[in-house]
Parts: sequence; structure tokens; C-alpha cells
Amino acid sequence: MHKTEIPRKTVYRLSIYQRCLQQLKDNHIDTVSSDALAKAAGVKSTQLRKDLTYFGQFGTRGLGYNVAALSSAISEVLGSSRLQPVILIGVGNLGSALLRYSGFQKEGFEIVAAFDAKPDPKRLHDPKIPLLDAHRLTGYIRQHQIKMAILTVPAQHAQEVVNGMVEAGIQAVLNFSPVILEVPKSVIVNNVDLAVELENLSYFIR
Ligand SMILES: NC(=O)c1ccc[n+]([C@@H]2O[C@H](COP(=O)([O-])OP(=O)(O)OC[C@H]3O[C@@H](n4cnc5c(N)ncnc54)[C@H](O)[C@@H]3O)[C@@H](O)[C@H]2O)c1
Repeated sequence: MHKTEIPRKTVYRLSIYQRCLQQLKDNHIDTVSSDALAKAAGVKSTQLRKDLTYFGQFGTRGLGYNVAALSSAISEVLGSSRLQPVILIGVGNLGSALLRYSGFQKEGFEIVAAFDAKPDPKRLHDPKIPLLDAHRLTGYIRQHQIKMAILTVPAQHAQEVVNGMVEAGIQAVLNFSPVILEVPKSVIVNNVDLAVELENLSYFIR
């Protein structure tokens, strides 16, 4: 099945299912019922079953899903069976915190390089991740055919950085800068805004 046929929200939930399946694998659990998997993922089991129809038939009635088989099918669809290279731009407070997080690999992503307008080696602790001057950003994207980027630069620089990256071939941006980025239709931007998330939570405690 071609990726674009799967709705974006489903693709997002597939990543969540994948994370749950990985935990089951870590705990040596071979099969899981759709109810249990749905509960772990925080969705209704009808939603889970609907999402998995994009793969054809999965699971045996009464027995549940084979964890390894379902996980590798989802990997194939998400394109995460091999590590997806990602770059990070803006190694300040937030960027360096993200670089210190070691959990991305487990989810199938590898931060292969970090860029900053004023690279400060003190900010980067992982010797495996090169910290490069922002001048080298577009050349690096082209040379290594990087498709995904995490953006943690100040708001006023975000658009210009994205323009260069898109020109060089970036197709997906995880944007932490508080600006609405303008990109061509072929490029996807996911915005992360902790303030919005907090506002959402505060609605429920009123
Ligand atoms: N989404 C959220 O929930 C959330 C939370 C915290 C911060 N932020 C945003 O993340 C961004 C970074 O915040 P911070 O506290 O780490 O800021 P910071 O000032 O500590 O770091 C920004 C870094 O970007 C670098 N930079 C500036 N222009 C650049 C360019 N053109 N190319 C490459 N690097 C460049 C700077 O040298 C600096 O190292 C800000 O836009 C901030 O508003 C978002």
C-alpha cells in the first residue's frame, strides 16, 4: 500500500501502536488482543481495528495480533525498518536538550548532525553527532539526502532556515519555533507547542 493513501491521523496513531508493540516485544509478549493494544495506545478498539484494515487482514479471531508480525508490517508502512536520518537546527537550550535524549533510535530515528549559527561545542555532549556551522546546512542536506529536520531556532530565523532546507530537499519538519511556517504543499510541518498542550490540559481541570 502506498503511504499517501493512509490518512495522516492514522499514520500518527500507527507510530503510537508501534511504540506499544515495541514495549510488548521488550517484555517478551508474543500476542496481544486488540482491546489490550487499543487501551495501551489510548484509542478505542474500533479505531485500532479500523486503522489496521489499511494493512489487510491481521490477527486471528480470539487469539489477537502477533506482536512481531504487526510491528514489522507497521514499520514497513512507516518506513522505519531502518533508521531514518534526522538533522537538528538550533543547538540552544531546547535543541541541546533534545540532542541529549537517547530514545529516538529506539523509535527508528537517528539525529545524524546538528547545526547552529554559532556552534558551541559545550552544548553538545554526544561525540557521535557532529555540530556544524549553519552555513553547511543546505550542502549537508543535499549530500546526505536528508528528508527530515527538527527546528529549534529563535522564531525570527525559522522561516529563512526552512526556506533553505526546503530548497535543498527537506520534506518534513518538526517545528518547535512559535511561527507558522510557509512551505510548499509537498513539505509537511508538524508544530510542537507546549503552551497549547498546557492550555488544552487546563481546560479539563476547570
Ligand atoms: N514548542 C515549544 O513548546 C517550545 C518550548 C521551548 C522553546 N521553544 C522555541 O524553541 C526555539 C529555541 O528555544 P531555546 O530556548 O532553545 O533558544 P536558544 O536561544 O537557547 O537557542 C536557539 C539557538 O538557535 C541558534 N540559531 C539562531 N539562528 C540560527 C540560524 N539561522 N541557523 C541555525 N541556528 C541558529 C542560536 O545560535 C541558538 O544556539 C525558540 O523558537 C523557542 O521559542 C518552543
